[in-house]
This record gives sequence, structure tokens and C-alpha cells, in this order.
Amino acid sequence: MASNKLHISYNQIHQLIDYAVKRFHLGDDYSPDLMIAIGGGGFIPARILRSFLKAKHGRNIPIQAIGLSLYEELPNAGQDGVPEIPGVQVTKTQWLNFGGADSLVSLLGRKILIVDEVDDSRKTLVYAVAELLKDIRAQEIQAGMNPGESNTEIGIFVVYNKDKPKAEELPEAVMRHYYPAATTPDRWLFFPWDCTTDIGVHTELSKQDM
Ligand SMILES: O=P(O)(O)OC[C@H]1O[C@H](OP(=O)(O)OP(=O)(O)O)[C@H](O)[C@@H]1O
Ligand SMILES: Nc1nc2[nH]cnc2c(=O)[nH]1
Repeated sequence: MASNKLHISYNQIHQLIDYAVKRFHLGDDYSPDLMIAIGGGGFIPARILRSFLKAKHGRNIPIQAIGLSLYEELPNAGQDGVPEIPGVQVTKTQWLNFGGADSLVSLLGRKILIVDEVDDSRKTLVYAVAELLKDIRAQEIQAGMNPGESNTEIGIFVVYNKDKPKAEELPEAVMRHYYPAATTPDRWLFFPWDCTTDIGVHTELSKQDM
């Protein structure tokens, strides 16, 4: 019987991002000017994506980080591919500094691309989008604008979308700019950054799991 885990290598992630940028014409048809990486899993994909977008634009797109957590931190969970247990609700551990009195950058009128490594139940992405829409609305009010008048767009880039019924739905306008680099069956993805044994063995196993 196949193991319930799928080993994923750094190279596979890098190549998937390369292909996805070409397939979705990212940087042309949809050209983000701000990335928001959901930590911790979205950080490395966002950094790789920035390189491919820079190759098109010749400029670096800024990456802002937010921290969201849904999966429970059980003693061994997450380590070496031990599947984690989903919690009930998403917890915000870090958020943007936009919109406050000390805010330096406006969200208004931007094409924002949220980046994460996996869309599983979709709860994390739905939460991120809902919170971001609140911030955009607050900035619009501050600028004396009507709802939506700023034409701010939100898109999503995920390396892996699990082919399964989702617990929650994303707004239609966001789904128009939803870019999954790959679709996987509903199995636990064992990412290279979760590997604390031999990364060479992990990489070999990822080839067998392809
Ligand atoms: O689609 P969902 O079911 O919401 O799951 C996806 C989220 O789960 C993981 O985050 P996690 O909560 O494990 O935090 P981490 O990235 O810090 O490990 C992953 O990085 C996604 O953000
Ligand atoms: N590492 C990892 N984190 C997840 N969070 C939600 N689904 C997954 C998964 O398959 N692997």
C-alpha cells in the first residue's frame, strides 16, 4: 500500500513555480506589485516566485509576511512528515503593519498576491483574504472612498492545491486570480523544510513519490 505521505523536494517546488509562472502568464496577464507570504510554509515559495517575476519585470516585488496557524502543534507533529491535526480556527500570529498610524505603504490600488505552499481545507486562505479585505476597506474609508473604489485586487498563488472538497469558499473575484502550481491528491505533503533527517534520502524518496 502506498504511504499516506508524499515527499516533496526543493527542486520540485522550484520547478513547479517556474512552470506556473509561464502557464498562468504571471507578471503579464496578472502582474502583482505586492506579495503577502503566509508563514511559515509560504516564505520559501514566495522568495522563489519573486525571482521568476523579477526575471520578467526586472524589479523585485516586495514581500510582506503574515503568520497564520491552523494546524495543532502536537509534540511530534510536523516533524519529519508526521501529519498534523487541523485545529478548529485559524490563529493570527503576525499581521501587516499597513493601515495604522505608522503605516508606510498603502494597500489601495495594488495587485496583491497571497502566497502559500498548500491549500488544504482552504480555511487559512479564506481567513487571510477576509482579514485583508477588512484592512483594504479601512484604508478606503480613511481615504474617503466607497467600498471597492480603490480597485485593489487580491490573487492567490499556492504551490499545491489538494483535490478535495474545501471547508470554506473564497470570494469569486479572488478565485479569478487563483494560481495553483500543482494539484495533489488528499495526502499529507512532507515538505523539505520539515525534514530533520537526511535531506538526500528525502529528495530520493520525493522522486519515487512523483
Ligand atoms: O488549507 P488549510 O487547511 O487551512 O491548510 C493550509 C495551511 O496549513 C499550513 O499552515 P500551518 O497552520 O501548519 O502553519 P505553518 O505554515 O506555520 O506550519 C500551511 O502552511 C497552510 O498555511
Ligand atoms: N506540511 C504540511 N502542512 C500542511 N498543512 C495543511 N496540509 C498540509 C500538508 O499536507 N503538509
